[in-house]
Amino acid sequence: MTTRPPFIHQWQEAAERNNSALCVGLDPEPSRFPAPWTNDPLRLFDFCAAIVDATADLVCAYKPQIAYFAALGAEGQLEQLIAHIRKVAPGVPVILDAKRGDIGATAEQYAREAFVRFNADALTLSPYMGFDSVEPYLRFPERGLFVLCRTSNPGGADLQTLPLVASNASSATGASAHLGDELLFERVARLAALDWNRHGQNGLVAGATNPADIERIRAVAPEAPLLIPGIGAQGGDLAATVRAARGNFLINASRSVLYASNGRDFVDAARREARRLRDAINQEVHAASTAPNAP
Ligand SMILES: O=C(O)c1cc(=O)[nH]c(=O)n1[C@@H]1O[C@H](COP(=O)(O)O)[C@@H](O)[C@H]1O
Repeated sequence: MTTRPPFIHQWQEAAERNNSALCVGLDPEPSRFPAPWTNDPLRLFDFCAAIVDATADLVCAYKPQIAYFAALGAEGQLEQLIAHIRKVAPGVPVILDAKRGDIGATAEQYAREAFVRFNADALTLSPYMGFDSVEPYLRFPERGLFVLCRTSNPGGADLQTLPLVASNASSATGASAHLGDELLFERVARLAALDWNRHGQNGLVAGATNPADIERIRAVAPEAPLLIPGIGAQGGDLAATVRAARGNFLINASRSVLYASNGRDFVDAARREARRLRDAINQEVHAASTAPNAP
């Protein structure tokens, strides 16, 4: 493992240098590659490297999704890609999207995979198994951790928006009591960003498809870094998201940038879309900060 500067510093410096809150997600899907690479699993690296080369001055982070590589037995190409990012965009941090979550002993291995094997600067994690499943990652205090809080997918509401209820054992009726209307994702926000955040390295994942819930997260965790997917292919509302998030966020876009064109011009099209989105985010940040009721 080579020593890396703290994720938070790298992210903030890249954001400032490139005037960007945009994170490009690297989710390579060979069936969507342009000819002659279409359906060729040996081209994951070439495709993603071309995207990185075209966007390195427009982003504050890259987020490779491990499943796209592992499903094809192509973790070697992921290692190659991270090495390439280090070379052509040395100040841009890599967030490995793996959404890990398991008992402590297994989590230790996942932490080694992310931070030693792949030498990622940050990782996405599931909070579902509780503190001891997150603790092994805290042993890498300079790396960032983004804990799933309110996810962007439709099924995110199946569990995450449930109100927490305490069973009141002392009650003669055995009735349950609501815990002040706290929702499950708000408890996750509080635990991950405050109670579990021993070294100040924890952030939260909050989807742009639910800006009202981002506002609720901010009420609990006003300072936490937010990784926000859901803009672009998933149809999230950029203006409402930026207003709700109130700074200290990265907005991820994967498919809308990677596959802006499926022709020979895919590199130019990806660059155009990344620049358009970076500028649109900046415009919304400006509009939010100059709105009459801005904080
Ligand atoms: O953790 C994530 O990155 C993530 C969380 C979430 O709630 N929703 C979500 O879409 N993601 C990831 O963000 C990316 C979104 O991709 P696009 O919809 O193509 O921009 C994918 O890699 C997802 O796995």
